[in-house]
Amino acid sequence: MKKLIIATKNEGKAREFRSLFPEGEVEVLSLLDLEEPLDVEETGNTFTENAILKAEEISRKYQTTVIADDSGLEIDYLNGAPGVYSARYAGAEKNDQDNINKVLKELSGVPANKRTARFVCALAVSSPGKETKTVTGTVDGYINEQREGNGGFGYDPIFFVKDKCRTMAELTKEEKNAISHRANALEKLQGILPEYI
Ligand SMILES: O=c1[nH]c(=O)c2ncn([C@@H]3O[C@H](COP(=O)(O)OP(=O)(O)OP(=O)(O)O)[C@@H](O)[C@H]3O)c2[nH]1
Ligand SMILES: [Mg+2]
Repeated sequence: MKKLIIATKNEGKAREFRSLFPEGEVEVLSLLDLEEPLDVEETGNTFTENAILKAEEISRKYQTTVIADDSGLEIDYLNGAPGVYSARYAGAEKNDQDNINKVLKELSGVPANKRTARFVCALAVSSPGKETKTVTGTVDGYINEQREGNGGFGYDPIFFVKDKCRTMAELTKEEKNAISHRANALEKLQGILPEYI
């Protein structure tokens, strides 16, 4: 079976990637399945730059095809923050609940029509001896006034999906996979992936 490493230590992302690939066709591993994986510093200014950094460094180390995902939440009222700092918005320990609390506090009292936001996912695919390629996917929504739902990960409980009239955390796994920024980006990558695996 073909093997693919997803260059992530985020369990939520790893779970979603496993469910986005048809079972039995590609073996999907994440850095959580490997011993002592590299910690790649995210020094880029954009999701795409960070995805390239992670994909190329991990691909070089394991000499195999790697997809990296750099993603996050852009809130218009906060001029695009937390953006590339989404995972570490409330501190280096990357706590989802602290991140949500920080966003809710910053948007406290802000009316519904000014709470527009989007999730962005940049994917980079890298393979030894091949040129790295990137794609981006997005999904539009609003920042909810409070948490709703238990699904997904990260900011999902406060991300109200415009087209579904529910938060991302209230959607089933299948519903999220049909509309998410990650699924949208992966769909764009499907056309070029066979050149890499
Ligand atoms: O509610 C959410 N639903 C999503 O579908 C989603 N996708 C990304 N995010 C947020 O953006 C950060 C990415 O930062 P990030 O790309 O640097 O990943 P990370 O540091 O968690 O892991 P790694 O892949 O770098 O190892 C994550 O931690 C989350 O806070 C999401 N939140
Ligand atoms: Mg990260």
